[in-house]
Amino acid sequence: MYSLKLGPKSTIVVLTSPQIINDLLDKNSALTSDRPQIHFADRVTKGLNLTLSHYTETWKSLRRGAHELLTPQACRQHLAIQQAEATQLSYDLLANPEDFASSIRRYAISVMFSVLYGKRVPRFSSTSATEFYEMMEKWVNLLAPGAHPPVDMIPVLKFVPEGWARWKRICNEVRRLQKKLYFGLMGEVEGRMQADQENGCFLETIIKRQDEWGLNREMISYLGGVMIEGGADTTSAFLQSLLLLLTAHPEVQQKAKRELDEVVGNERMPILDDIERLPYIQAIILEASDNYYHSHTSISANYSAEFPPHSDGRYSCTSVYANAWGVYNDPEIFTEPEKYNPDRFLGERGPELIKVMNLAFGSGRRSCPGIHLARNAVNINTMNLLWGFHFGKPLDSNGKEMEVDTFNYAVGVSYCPNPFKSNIKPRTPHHAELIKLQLNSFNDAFSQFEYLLDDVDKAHVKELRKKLRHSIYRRLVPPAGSQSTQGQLAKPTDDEVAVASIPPWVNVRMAGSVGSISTFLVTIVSLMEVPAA
Ligand code: HEM
Repeated sequence: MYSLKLGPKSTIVVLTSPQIINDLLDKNSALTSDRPQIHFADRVTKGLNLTLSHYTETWKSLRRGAHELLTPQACRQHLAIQQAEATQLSYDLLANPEDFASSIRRYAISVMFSVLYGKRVPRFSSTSATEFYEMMEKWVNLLAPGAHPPVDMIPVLKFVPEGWARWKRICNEVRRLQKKLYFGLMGEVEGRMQADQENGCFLETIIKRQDEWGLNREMISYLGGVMIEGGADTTSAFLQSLLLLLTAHPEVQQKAKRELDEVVGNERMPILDDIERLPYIQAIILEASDNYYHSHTSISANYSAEFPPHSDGRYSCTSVYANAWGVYNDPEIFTEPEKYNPDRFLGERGPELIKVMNLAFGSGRRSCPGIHLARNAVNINTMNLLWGFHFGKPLDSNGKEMEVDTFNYAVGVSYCPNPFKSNIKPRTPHHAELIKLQLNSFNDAFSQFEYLLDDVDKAHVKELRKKLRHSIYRRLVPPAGSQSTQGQLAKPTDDEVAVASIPPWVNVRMAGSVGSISTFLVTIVSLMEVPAA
């Protein structure tokens, strides 16, 4: 723990010890949950951005709503769409392996839109996603350190007329874009509620319980918006980091696949509850969160605080930084911190290290309210990706494997690897087929979130499903004269089709006891719309 004095009025305290972070930011969070003044953020959001706003009564109301609706129990309600979208991601990796970064980003934003607004994003270029990313680019640039005059340090700059202050015009533009997007999405939810088309999304509940939490319309629309900001790029950056690490470490993949084969087997895709019995996969995830911080020079969280109190009862104004990067690079905590080594979490010191990893989601009252949703997403996808795919090193023009740089990250608000290549292949054709069968079984789960899609998205979804059914049909019923589908695949057994047809949140044992003939028939019926091959 050390401090920097910036002139007579301002002190920065940097914490690089898990114990001290816990003492000051968790146990004393009533004193350390404020945020420093960010003039641009206040100008754009009028104090309604949960992440950036001060520790006010408004912040508390917003936080209460977010917190209550994202408990582990509440998040289970969103599991069906999370699983469905995760299967869609696996399918997208089968169909367009080179485009994995866009597929992951689409996945992450679609889950956020579905959970928050009850409307999915079936294409990376869907209008809602495009509008969101356009707004985010301007928003992030506005907040980037050094991009605009330091109004917080020289408050008199606030009085510069708009014609001379470009940043004021940018603030107005970002505010306009945020209001258009966030109010627009909220209006859609209200419209759907009036049309009796509720699907249990976050905003429906917030709207119904707004009086209880003291929220007005503007607060609700911003709450939804801030949750997408907080959840979309973080989840996507984590998954891209994971893929980068897996590509660099085939030995880790091999060990993970052995564990998955023992616990899950090859006749169904993983379900969320499997994670409890997969300690090595859990360790891979923890170690990927750890590496997530290795790659950055910045410190992760920032708390403006009236802390510590002077002995005479006055408070000094202090910014407190929880230096997660420093913690994760401390060789006394993490031996050889630069190495990607999931086994460190399985040794004697594992439980102690696992506790430290909670820092990846922030500290105290400012910690991530989306942690349970995020963990579900990360768990499901890590299992799926390792179960279904091999991530090989990219090949050069001579077919020789090239190394990937696991420390090559973009510097920005969201810590994401710079574009990299991975040679993505399904583990076997059988795994690929099970992914398709499972995706086909999710049509109902998806359709609840497709009510408000525009015509282009609807057409895309229809085409994709047709292609999928066609591909499954060709496997079940090989073209006349061919040895089997593509000459390689054996006809699936009833059990294979049955298990794969059952939505994966259904307990596996239940799946086994459901009559395989009836589920096989369900699959066949769902394929009946397939046009003649
Ligand atoms: C792997 C995924 C995620 C990671 C690594 C992550 C990480 C974090 C961290 C470190 C913070 C604290 C930031 C700070 O102190 O400045 C935070 C805050 C936040 N996160 Fe997450 N997050 C993830 C997913 C999500 C999801 C899915 C949601 C929404 C459902 C979400 C919503 C938020 C919000 C609104 C805040 C601000 C909280 C406040 O200041 O009161 N995050 N997140």
